[in-house]
Amino acid sequence: MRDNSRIIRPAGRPFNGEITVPGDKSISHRAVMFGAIAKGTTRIRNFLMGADCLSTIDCFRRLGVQIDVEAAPGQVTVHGRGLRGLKGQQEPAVSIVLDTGNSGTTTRLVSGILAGQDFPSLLSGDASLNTRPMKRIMEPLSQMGARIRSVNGNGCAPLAIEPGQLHGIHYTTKVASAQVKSAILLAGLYADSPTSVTEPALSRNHTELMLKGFGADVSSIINEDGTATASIRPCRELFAQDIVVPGDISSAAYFIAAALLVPGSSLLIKNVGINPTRAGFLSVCRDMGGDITLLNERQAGGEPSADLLVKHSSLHSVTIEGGLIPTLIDELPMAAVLAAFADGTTVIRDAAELKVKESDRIATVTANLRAMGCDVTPTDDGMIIRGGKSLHGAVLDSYLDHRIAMSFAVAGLAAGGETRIRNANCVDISFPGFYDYFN
Ligand SMILES: O=C(O)C1=C[C@@H](OP(=O)(O)O)[C@@H](O)[C@H](O)C1
Ligand SMILES: C=C(OP(=O)(O)O)C(=O)O
Repeated sequence: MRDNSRIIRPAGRPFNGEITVPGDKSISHRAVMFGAIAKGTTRIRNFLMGADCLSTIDCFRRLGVQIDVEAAPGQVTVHGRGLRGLKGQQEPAVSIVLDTGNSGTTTRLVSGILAGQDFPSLLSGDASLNTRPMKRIMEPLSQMGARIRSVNGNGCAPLAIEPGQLHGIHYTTKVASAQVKSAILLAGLYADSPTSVTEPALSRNHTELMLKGFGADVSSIINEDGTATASIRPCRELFAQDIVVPGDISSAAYFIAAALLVPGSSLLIKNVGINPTRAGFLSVCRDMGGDITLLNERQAGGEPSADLLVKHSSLHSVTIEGGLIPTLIDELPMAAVLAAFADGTTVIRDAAELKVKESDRIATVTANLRAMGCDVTPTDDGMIIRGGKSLHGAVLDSYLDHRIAMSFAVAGLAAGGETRIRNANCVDISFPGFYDYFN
């Protein structure tokens, strides 16, 4: 079997200079999805060619959409088929089978779209994806009139979706999840009356921003009690857009952390998306004492971006909780590693969602931090990290979770001795070429 381990050695020199990181995963997924169901040709620049986004392209190609991956890096052209132009199997009773790979975003958002089609479909992913909870979308979509069922009756994919007449609902979600919100809003495009979703705190709002650009009648408000409501009206058509995808702040997080941890570093990370619903990692790093300056702030398609100048800093502990959690949910493994190197005790709470990602990230972060000598206690909704002790290199596993592999590659830079990360290639899910950047 091919050795899929990576050895990480302590950084011998500072992280200096200028880099760009690949395009934002969430925005890349949405650009293809909305382009596919819009009228006209959507041109995407700086698309993320990560495995998850390629799963989205693959699904829509199977649904009859021509999608050209151009020779110029990151350029993708989507020849939209209109809101009601997706194609199922020729035999109307036979389901079209879509492979969503490792991608929760693909599975949940595409389910919202498929609920509104007049053909049956079956969505299934890899072993990890097929253990992730799907009741959270099945329940609201069913309330809207969708006929969606977990084939194995365990609330997970494979999901079978039959044609159904959709109507608008108001739905209150238990967790702040952009995937759940987006699945409902996308189904709402096909409903016969308006749909709205209230979530306990605002989750990433790329769907709302981009759908507006495509011509949908969508609005959102923050309520007085801190909950957030997004609403959408049924739609006759969406219209193609040109989308420029900003760099992914979730990918930038590894290099922000590396520059903060490695003495003497001064790193400029150019063109990073800083949408406030995604930028919690920046505020947490700054609260820890991290020296991060935003330069050249600008907007494209409603999405703000900036260049980030990050300098080595001595870090101290923080508490990460509440409404901040959805704004850095994917960066929490990296934040936990930073906390291990920071003075004092960091508490992460209100983050039970970590348990239902590509791995149980409370368990996998705890296991790897402990292997490196960190004193960490997992809790039901987060962890308590007693930082400030020097960590040592160790043999770690990614648990086939890209975020775990990358977070602990950074840990390996700042620890003493050699770190081996097993199953390291899973970084391709969101950051192809990640290790080349390190080298
Ligand atoms: O909508 C999205 O693009 C995403 C939403 C988040 O998931 P949840 O909606 O489950 O929180 C995040 O973890 C995932 O990486 C991408
Ligand atoms: C949770 C993630 O993605 P998804 O839910 O799309 O699989 C992630 O990228 O960290």
